[in-house]
Parts: sequence; C-alpha cells; structure tokens
Amino acid sequence: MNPPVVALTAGEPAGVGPDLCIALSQRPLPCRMTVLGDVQVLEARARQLGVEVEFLAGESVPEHRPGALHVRHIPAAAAVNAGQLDRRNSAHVLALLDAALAGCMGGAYQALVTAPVHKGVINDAGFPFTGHTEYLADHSGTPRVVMMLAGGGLRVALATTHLPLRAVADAITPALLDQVVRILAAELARRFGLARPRIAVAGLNPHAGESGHLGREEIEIIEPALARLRAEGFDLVGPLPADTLFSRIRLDPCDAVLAMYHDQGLPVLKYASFGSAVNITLGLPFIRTSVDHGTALDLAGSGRAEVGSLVAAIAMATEMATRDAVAP
Ligand SMILES: NC(=O)C1=CN([C@@H]2O[C@H](COP(=O)(O)OP(=O)(O)OC[C@H]3O[C@@H](n4cnc5c(N)ncnc54)[C@H](O)[C@@H]3O)[C@@H](O)[C@H]2O)C=CC1
Ligand SMILES: NCC(=O)COP(=O)(O)O
Repeated sequence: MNPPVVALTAGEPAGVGPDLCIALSQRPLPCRMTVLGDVQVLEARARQLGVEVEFLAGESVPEHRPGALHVRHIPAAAAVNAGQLDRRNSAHVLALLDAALAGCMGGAYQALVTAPVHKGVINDAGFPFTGHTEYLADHSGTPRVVMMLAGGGLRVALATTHLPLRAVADAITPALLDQVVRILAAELARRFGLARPRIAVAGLNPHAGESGHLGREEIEIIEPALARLRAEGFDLVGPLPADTLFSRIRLDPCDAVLAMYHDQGLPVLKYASFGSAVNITLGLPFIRTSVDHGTALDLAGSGRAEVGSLVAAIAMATEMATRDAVAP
C-alpha cells in the first residue's frame, strides 16, 4: 500500500511555517507529503537557513525522501520578509486552506496538516477569521466540529473555541454540549480506539458553581445535558471544578477532558507538552491535525524554530489516514 498523501499548508509566510517545512524536508516522513505554499518563499527561507533542498513539482506526489520537498505552488501576493506580517498576503494564506480543503474533499489528499496562521492579520486584511477549526468547518459544510489537543498524556477537547470570554457563558447550551459530547465520543472511538471513552467534563464557573452560589450554568445547563447523555450510555464524569479536575487523581481514570472554553483547558495541556502536542479537528469529513503553537514571528528565519509538534501532527495524521484506508 502506498503511504497516504498528506497536504501541509505552509501557513503565515512571515511566520515559522516555511522554516518548519524546510526542517521537515531534511527528515524521513511516514507519508507522502506535498506542501501548499509559495515555492519562492520556501526557496528563500531555505537559503536564509542555509539548508539545501531540492524542490519538486508535478501532479503526483512522490515518496518522500530527505533533502527534497514536493510543493504545490500557490503564489503569495507581496514580498515576504521573515518576521514581518503583511496583510496583502492574507488572501494567499486562505487560498492555501481552500486548495487543501478541496484536495481533501476530492480525495487527492488523505489528510490535512496545517502550519500556523496569524489570525489577527487575516482579520486586519478584512477577512473574518477566528481559526482553522471554524474555517474548515464552515467551508466543508460541517455544522459542528470539536477542537481537541493531545499531548503529555492528556487529551483536552473544548466545548467552545475562539470566542471572547464575555460570550462564552451564553454559548454553553444543552444543544451545544449534546453535539460536542457525541462528536468527541464518536471520534475517540473511531480514531483512538476508545470504544466507550470516559470523559471528564469541566464546569464553567469556579468550583463548578459551588452548588449555585458561584453561577448556575452547572445546575441549569451542564448537569441536565450530561444526565440525558448518561441515560444513553455515555460515560461522563462531572461537571467537575476545572482546577481540581486537572489533577492526576481525576485525570488518570479518564480518557479525555471536555473543557468549556479555550483558556480553561489549553494552558494546562500546553504546560504539560508545548512543542510536542497535536491539535486535531474532530468531526470534519476529512482528517486535519495541526501544531500546538502559533506563528512565532520572533523565530522566523532564525533556525531556532522547533519542529517537534509538526512532526507529531504529521505522524498522527498519517496514522489516522492509514487506519481509514484499511477500515474506512
Ligand atoms: N494553529 C494555528 O494556526 C495557531 C495560530 N496561532 C496564532 O499565532 C499568533 C502568535 O501567537 P502567540 O500566542 O504569540 O504564540 P506562539 O506560539 O506564536 O509563540 C509563543 C512563544 O512560543 C515560542 N514558539 C512558538 N512556536 C515555536 C516553535 N516551533 N519552536 C520554538 N519556539 C516556539 C515563540 O517564540 C514564543 O516565544 C497569533 O496570531 C495566534 O492566533 C496560535 C496558536 C495556533
Ligand atoms: N490555541 C489553539 C488554536 O488556536 C488553534 O486554532 P486553529 O487555527 O487550529 O483553529
């Protein structure tokens, strides 16, 4: 069986995405890989880093070999300087995602791995954009997906993703929790071999609301939603106070944590595993993984960007695609 083809979007061209693509070109990979990006930007970054790369093009993606990089050229709009954002290149960043998404939906690619984008500059350019997660869901016609990061022995999924904190409480509804838990449990079974995963669910408020004295969302929304799901057989623990949930005694018996919002769950996971964790979008009609870090503009072109998280993201995407090929 041929190794699966993974599409890697190079992300924000002024960030570390191109550096990481160059670093990958020097390693063996478990998949065939094509980088969606501007080949001139990649050539320039390779020169800046002092790395020799043979750039390959063409419709079919060959076996990967260290020293070479297959690139699907999608031109940037403006000259790229490492570390300096230019909003004129935001349409290019989105074009990389559009091309990758079309390739995944059409079957040319068996998985998508994304290098980081800069959400702020995309918005500055006039494109509403909160994250890959939401963009890929919208553009593939998927009404609900779940962001989950895995690393350091933890799996942390989020009920809400890129929302201002002020909007989070209103977004936590019984319907949302119902959909998120179903996707999370189904994907843990399908992609991680956990037939009936035990999920620890965090409360929203300090001390999970302290019996209603510190907020009523646990009593009025989260508990009833979990009770209905438990009656169907889902193995759910909580809602638990988020501070004590992230302790070994609570985590060890569980397969995953469901946090209510981005900064409730991700700081813990990143503290445990920054640099080697993987971000997975659950519930898309194709496989998508990503790095655990952002554009690191301070490191672009310096040779100091670590490639560990991207290597882990590619390994996980390849493993998932290989499993899908055997048992779709
Ligand atoms: N998957 C994605 O597209 C993500 C994009 N971002 C975006 O990245 C931008 C910058 O975000 P920040 O919060 O500053 O996070 P960041 O991850 O870019 O930087 C935080 C710190 O980690 C370091 N760092 C990041 N990646 C590294 C690597 N590969 N090797 C060594 N050190 C590394 C940086 O130098 C910096 O000191 C934001 O616009 C944000 O939206 C953030 C997270 C994920
Ligand atoms: N902190 C993780 C993150 O923001 C990743 O977002 P996305 O671009 O993968 O949706």
